[in-house]
Amino acid sequence: MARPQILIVEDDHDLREALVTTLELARFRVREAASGEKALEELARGPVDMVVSDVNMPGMSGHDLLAEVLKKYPGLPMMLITAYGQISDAVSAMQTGAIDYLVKPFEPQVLVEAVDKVVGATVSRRRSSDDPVAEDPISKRLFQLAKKVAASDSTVMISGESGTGKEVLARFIHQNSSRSDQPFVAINCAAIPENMLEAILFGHEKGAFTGAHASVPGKFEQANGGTILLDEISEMDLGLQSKLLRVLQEREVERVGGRRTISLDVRVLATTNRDLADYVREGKFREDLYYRLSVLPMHWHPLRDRPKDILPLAEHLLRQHSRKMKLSGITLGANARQALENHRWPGNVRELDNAIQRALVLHQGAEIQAEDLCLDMGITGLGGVAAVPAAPAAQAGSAPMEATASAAVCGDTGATAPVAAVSEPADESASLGDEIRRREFRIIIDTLRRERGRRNRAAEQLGISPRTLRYKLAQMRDFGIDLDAELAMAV
Ligand SMILES: Nc1ncnc2c1ncn2[C@@H]1O[C@H](COP(=O)(O)OP(=O)(O)OP(=O)(O)O)[C@@H](O)[C@H]1O
Repeated sequence: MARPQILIVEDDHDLREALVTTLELARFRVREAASGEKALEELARGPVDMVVSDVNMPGMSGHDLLAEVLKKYPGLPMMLITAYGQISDAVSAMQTGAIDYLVKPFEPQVLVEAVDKVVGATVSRRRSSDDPVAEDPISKRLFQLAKKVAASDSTVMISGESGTGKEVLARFIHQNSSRSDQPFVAINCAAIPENMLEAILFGHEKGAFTGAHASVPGKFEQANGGTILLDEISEMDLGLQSKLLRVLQEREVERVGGRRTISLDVRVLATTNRDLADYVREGKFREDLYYRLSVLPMHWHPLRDRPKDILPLAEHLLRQHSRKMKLSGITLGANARQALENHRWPGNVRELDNAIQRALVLHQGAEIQAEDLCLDMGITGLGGVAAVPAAPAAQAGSAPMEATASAAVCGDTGATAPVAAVSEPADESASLGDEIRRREFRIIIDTLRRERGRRNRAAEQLGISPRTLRYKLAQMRDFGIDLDAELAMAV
């Protein structure tokens, strides 16, 4: 298996050289570009496994490049490197599709670990501080089972609501298996346009279709020897399901437009946030594939059903994100802890993760208060829920933000909050993005209410495919919107 290839995008020559050398020493293959524009040229020349890009570059910024990469190369992971003062932007970028971010300056090992976590090339294991949190008896039982499951080579189907931790569990299984030194390759079947998913999974030969300028191995080939995670498998169309079934039965793959068969030794894990048995009954998912994938089914309960996990997870995420944002000594105040325990968590751990990141941007002093978490806002507060706004990052000991800042950036536009005074945008495009997203979400909710929850009809009304609607609804759940509650309200 070829070593993963990383594209470094950095305009500063010395820093670029340092990044390239660091990754080469860690046995990655590296290509480089001095600007966003050059990076796109480089990508057109041939595929890479991951892009690591600076944010602040003359011309095309890292954010602009991210938007292009998401459009042209869906599924290609991209990590941003940001300066301390722009952390809130980087956090927002994570919510629009960046896989991770690093804050300058960082130790070489931090870069290697962050890249390794995504492309899984080296033998370095994740540090124990990154081990999953499991304090509630329900979660403890699940991880005990996962350890046993890891020892076998069976296919595992992990089900659970969006954001419960299905990918975390899948990585845990891989890391505790005999394949842990081999690649772990994850692919989100819902995030890739239908017409590209086959080529991304199975690879393609040069000239297989318009724009196929070079032969590219698929995710199955990249995972050879290791584990592949087929995330949100329910979103795969029936035609591709048949091809996947054949690959699983025959343990070999043929690239699109190719004739050669390539033998595979890949363990397959899959996740779903739907009831796949229902999908089978409705004829949306092949029964034979369902049984082949569900050899060992595992289920993550929603976060609200495992309350003993909430605070340990919050503390864990606080440590993790503080480290990343180079903050120290930030703790959760008593009212924040209470608010975390009382919340319903429709978006599960991902919502908690977002709330903690948001609070780390908004808090004043060393203690996070309940209002910094911006919980309980529903659809009316989407501005703050949708993305961490481009407010200056407040650090313990640094100048406090205005007293009303949290309320304003959380989306509370009530009369008491002088929004204009504090929301004078540091970056107008970011607040425009928030506003557009808030409106989009509101239109989707209104249409679904009018159509009494019938998604196909709503998608038709909205002029988008049912698949795109599903993707947007999943995104809304991740932002903490309780769709059931929203849809239960009368128009
Ligand atoms: N037990 C856990 N310990 C630590 N972090 C966790 C745990 N569970 C979830 N997380 C964090 O919560 C976020 C969501 O987790 P993950 O991506 O695994 O959820 P998911 O169920 O796969 O989501 P989706 O259905 O949207 O794909 C991630 O940032 C992850 O690191």
